[in-house]
Amino acid sequence: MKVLANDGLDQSGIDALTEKGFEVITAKVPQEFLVDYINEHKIRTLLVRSATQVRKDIIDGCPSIDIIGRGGVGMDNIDVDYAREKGIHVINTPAASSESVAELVFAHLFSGARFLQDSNRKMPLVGDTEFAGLKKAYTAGIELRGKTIGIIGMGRIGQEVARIALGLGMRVVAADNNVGRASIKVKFYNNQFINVDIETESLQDVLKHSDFITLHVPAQKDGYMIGKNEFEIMKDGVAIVNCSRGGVIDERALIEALDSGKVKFAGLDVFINEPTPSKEILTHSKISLTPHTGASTLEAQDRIGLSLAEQISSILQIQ
Ligand SMILES: O=C(O)[C@H](O)COP(=O)(O)O
Repeated sequence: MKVLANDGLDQSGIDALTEKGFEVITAKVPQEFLVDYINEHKIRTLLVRSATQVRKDIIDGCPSIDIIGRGGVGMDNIDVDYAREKGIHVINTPAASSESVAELVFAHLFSGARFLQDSNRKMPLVGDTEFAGLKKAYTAGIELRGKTIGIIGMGRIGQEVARIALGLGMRVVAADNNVGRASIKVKFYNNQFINVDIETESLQDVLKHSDFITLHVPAQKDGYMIGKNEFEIMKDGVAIVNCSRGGVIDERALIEALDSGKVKFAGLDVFINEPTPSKEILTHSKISLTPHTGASTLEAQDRIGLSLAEQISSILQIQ
């Protein structure tokens, strides 16, 4: 049984599948050749991350496919309902990468709070005489401890962000249309833990009261969730991080808010145009950037590989 992992698969997944008798192919087949490749190699399971698009053309054109697996959370690159209507199993790994995404949120927050994105760009270019000037430019750093973080979307990742924020001594406020109260267990290295209940509030209240805002919502179908009006409601000097999906924030409105000083800094892992974000976004001194790497840690990919292998074996009833 052949598995095509078109956006790659961690060795943990390759080993677990190979052990069960699968042949795992990790060729990166360009989108336009995918239908032919799948048919020619009689692929039964197609695994993707977010790059490969699994639309109707693939689903209709490849009758050999039994399973479509998303190594990750968001399935906006897959026509999930259509595939399921056709009797194809569609799976993902919703729990495997929460910690990694949440840690990246804080990487962006600490980066922006201390101007790392700007100093990383400028320091290699300055001479001795400009060093002091640069140091002066970075004197207004801020601490996270004691500040309020607003988490929009209290699913697994949002809750993981809350866990870290509570550990750092931050106040947590949250908005979520589906979660009324989240019970967050913060576990310490010595296995002691505390439980903190967080009641969600309206989006407006969270925008109004947060020093830092982080977004953990799916791709938006009906326009931007955060645009000009939402930036206006926020505190002056707020910071915002988006490690969810491009298009949740209106990038034009974000640039304006950064330029006016309304927003102190932003951290972006996702963009309206991937893989080619706008030059304005890429070169802005107040934006910390990562190329959609929220789930790209050794640990998350290991868990993703194992989870996919387990689910595939269970669907196909292979012991
Ligand atoms: O939805 C996800 O799991 C993340 O956006 C990660 O996407 P990736 O697997 O393409 O890195």
